[in-house]
Amino acid sequence: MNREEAIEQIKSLREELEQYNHEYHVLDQPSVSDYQYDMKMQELLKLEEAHPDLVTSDSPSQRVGGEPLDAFQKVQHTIPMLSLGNAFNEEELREFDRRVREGVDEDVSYVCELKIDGLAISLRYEDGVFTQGATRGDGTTGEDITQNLRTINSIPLRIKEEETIEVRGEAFMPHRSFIALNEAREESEEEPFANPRNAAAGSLRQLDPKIAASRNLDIFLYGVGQWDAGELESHSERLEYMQKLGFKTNPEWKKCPTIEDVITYVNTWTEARENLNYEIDGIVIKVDNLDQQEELGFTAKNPRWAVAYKFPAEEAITKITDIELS
Ligand SMILES: NC(=O)c1cnc(OC2CCCC2)nc1N
Repeated sequence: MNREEAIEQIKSLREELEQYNHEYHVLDQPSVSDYQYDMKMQELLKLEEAHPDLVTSDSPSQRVGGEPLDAFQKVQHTIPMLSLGNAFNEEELREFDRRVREGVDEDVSYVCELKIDGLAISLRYEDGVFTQGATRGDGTTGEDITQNLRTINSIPLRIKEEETIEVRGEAFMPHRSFIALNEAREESEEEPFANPRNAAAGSLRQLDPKIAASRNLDIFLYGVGQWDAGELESHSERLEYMQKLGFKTNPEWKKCPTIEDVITYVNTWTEARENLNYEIDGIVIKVDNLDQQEELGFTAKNPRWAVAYKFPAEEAITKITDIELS
């Protein structure tokens, strides 16, 4: 095979592997077997080995990066990563609704999302290529954990448009990965992790990306940071657009026009959360219209246009260990 043919073959293998990866890890609808995927990956690895100058950072072969880091670099978030104010009961949700309606004179509609109990992260893409990923940190300064985030298969190394965009979401450890990890740690007489959130945080703070890669982490994206081209009008449109770009968004988000709809959604998921294969610690309620979000603005710490309803604390750990691994 001459160089021109190799360039073409590498390009087509990458597109094929990216599609298979998206189907398996983002859509959970694989169209080929693991064996077929592995064969294609072997073909790509062989071609890249023969033509090392053709390897680029967005190649599907480049997920598990280089050598362990000595330390993480600091990252300044262009747009602060805010924390949410809390509501602990129905009355506080209605109070939130009253305050919102006082702040905007026209009608308000909400979006409800499951509050994933993981680690808040920010992903930066330049001309459609994943260039940097960081922890929330203190909201203004986070840690650059790009190498570790690249190992999360549901994070695309390249998105479907050549957008320069920053998206925010929650990295987490699914229950199955958590139970398997703690079993392995007990085998090797290491301290088990108390909960999936600590396990996810501990995994992403590993300086060796090979360890992070072994932890089977996942992610749901739920917001945007810096995005100059953004001209959508609502948060729900943003979620739909992010999904179109190839990002994994949580399938359970829902438009809830009134606070009654919000309360119904909260009550539904207070019960149904035990059927999920990941931890949630509440529900996030957001004003859907972006102009109204802007009008409402922020307090010193939190947005006035969003609130986190927190589930009553429970023995979450017993819930997880009760799961029968089918
Ligand atoms: N843990 C979650 O699932 C989650 C956290 N935060 C947000 O939105 C915040 C972010 C900044 C203002 C609203 N949404 C979520 N779904």
